[in-house]
Amino acid sequence: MDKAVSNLVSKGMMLPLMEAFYTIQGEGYHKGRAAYFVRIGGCDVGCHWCDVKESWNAKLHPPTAIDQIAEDAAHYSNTVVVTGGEPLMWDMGPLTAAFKEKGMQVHIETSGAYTLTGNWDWICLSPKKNKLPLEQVYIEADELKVIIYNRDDLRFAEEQAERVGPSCKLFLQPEWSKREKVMPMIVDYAMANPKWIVSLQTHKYLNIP
Ligand SMILES: C[S@@+](CC[C@H](N)C(=O)[O-])C[C@H]1O[C@@H](n2cnc3c(N)ncnc32)[C@H](O)[C@@H]1O
Ligand SMILES: Nc1nc2[nH]cc(C(=O)O)c2c(=O)[nH]1
Ligand code: SF4
Ligand SMILES: [Mg+2]
Repeated sequence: MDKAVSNLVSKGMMLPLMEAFYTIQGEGYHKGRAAYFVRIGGCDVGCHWCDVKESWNAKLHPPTAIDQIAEDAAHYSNTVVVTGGEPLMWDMGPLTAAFKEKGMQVHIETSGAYTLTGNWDWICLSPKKNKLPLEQVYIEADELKVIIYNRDDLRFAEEQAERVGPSCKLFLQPEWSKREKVMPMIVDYAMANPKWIVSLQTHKYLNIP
């Protein structure tokens, strides 16, 4: 990569952009709400069931100017969801400032494994056992969304719930390939422990991005 470009990327003025699309937030608290999604490349958390492994290698995704990303987003929606990949691998300060300048509501989907940068209206924290969130992200999270692949993930979910603030919403979301197996377990668990809310990847049922 050009030295000037890699310098801009290191400052968060350009970011490896995998894709951007206008859709319906399929998951969690804002499920059903129209939003523009910005998927930033790069992730080293390594979830074996990750549904966007193509995002992992940042080098495959073109460094894109944040002003361009924000301008495109504002044409579609007042709400933007920044996801990845793991967006917090990059400095999110300039990108979120560009969205805020346009008066947008700015949400993030994150594993919380990297320093929290940026100015967010909504933080969805989806913690992963193999690279746990940093303390600051637990404190700031508006929503905790734990992916359930097997029974031990329910134990992990309780452990993670103890680390977030008192107003943080709590979600259990089936891992997609295991949904038939884990859904009954999640349903029973949410009925016995009603602080937990079931989250489905509704966009996959709707066949939308
Ligand atoms: C692809 S990740 C990108 C953002 C960030 N790296 C993270 O993990 O939160 C977006 C959301 O999809 C969830 N997810 C990824 N693969 C999934 C799968 N196979 N089944 C259910 N949820 C999944 C993640 O846990 C996260 O909440
Ligand atoms: N519709 C839709 N909703 C989503 N919520 C979180 C997503 C993500 O990949 O971060 C996602 C996604 O990829 N599509
Ligand atoms: S942290 Fe997110 S993007 Fe990274 S591997 Fe896990 S689910 Fe995929
Ligand atoms: Mg997704």
